Amino acid sequence: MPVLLGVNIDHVATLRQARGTRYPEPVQAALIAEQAGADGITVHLREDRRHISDRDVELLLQTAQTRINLEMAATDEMIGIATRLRPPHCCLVPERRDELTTEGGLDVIANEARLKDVCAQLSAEGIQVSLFIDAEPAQIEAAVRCGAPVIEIHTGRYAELTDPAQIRAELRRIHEGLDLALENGLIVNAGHGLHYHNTAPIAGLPGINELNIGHAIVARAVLTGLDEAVRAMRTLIDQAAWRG
Ligand SMILES: CC(=O)[C@@H](O)[C@H](O)COP(=O)(O)O
Ligand SMILES: NCC(=O)COP(=O)(O)O
Repeated sequence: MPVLLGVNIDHVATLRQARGTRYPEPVQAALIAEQAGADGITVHLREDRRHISDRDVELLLQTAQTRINLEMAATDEMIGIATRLRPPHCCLVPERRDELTTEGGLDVIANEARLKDVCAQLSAEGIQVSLFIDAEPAQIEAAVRCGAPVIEIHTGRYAELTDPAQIRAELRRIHEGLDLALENGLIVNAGHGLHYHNTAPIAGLPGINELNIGHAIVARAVLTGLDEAVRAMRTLIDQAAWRG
């Protein structure tokens, strides 16, 4: 089975928000990603709206050719937005306002009653719910009890490690978590911090359904697109320049 690729376009919006411009447009980025082979588009609507906005989510839902995976905290505000917009997929993630990026998986055990309720509410709207969790057996078992059909295994710790033995150990832990989740009938995605040098071992784990990757793809696009972007500006200036 091919592993699906969800392209996270948060950081296209980060670039836009850095200047308050109308570009780059996440909708355009989504269409390019889809044409290049993305199976889905992932966006994280953060409570502080630091990158993706409500307007982006609405437009993406109207324009995406594939499917939108909305990442969000399990807050009343976000649940209101999700039940109104009804994205096909919704991934519940932990969120701290002052974090640079997501720092770990949800503590499903500590928030089981609430998450069970949220899973039921979103599922009733026809949304496929996923819980973003670490590859911890107890968290996986709690996710099963919550009734979420999907989990996304947090690969952030794996991505941060530099020692080969520790990387192998973390990969083993993710593999064991994946197996446990599959035995329990879950669909298993993975993501966070994956890039061009660390994705292959995760993509090679048998049974992984989808990888969600964003920062590394957008970062690479900035560099691979730079040559064309400079040439276009060079041409524009040369054509406009006054020749006395
Ligand atoms: C939940 C997760 O792993 C990330 O996709 C998350 O969306 C990262 O948030 P930022 O894009 O704001 O770094
Ligand atoms: N859920 C992970 C995701 O969407 C992308 O994370 P990253 O590649 O931007 O770290």
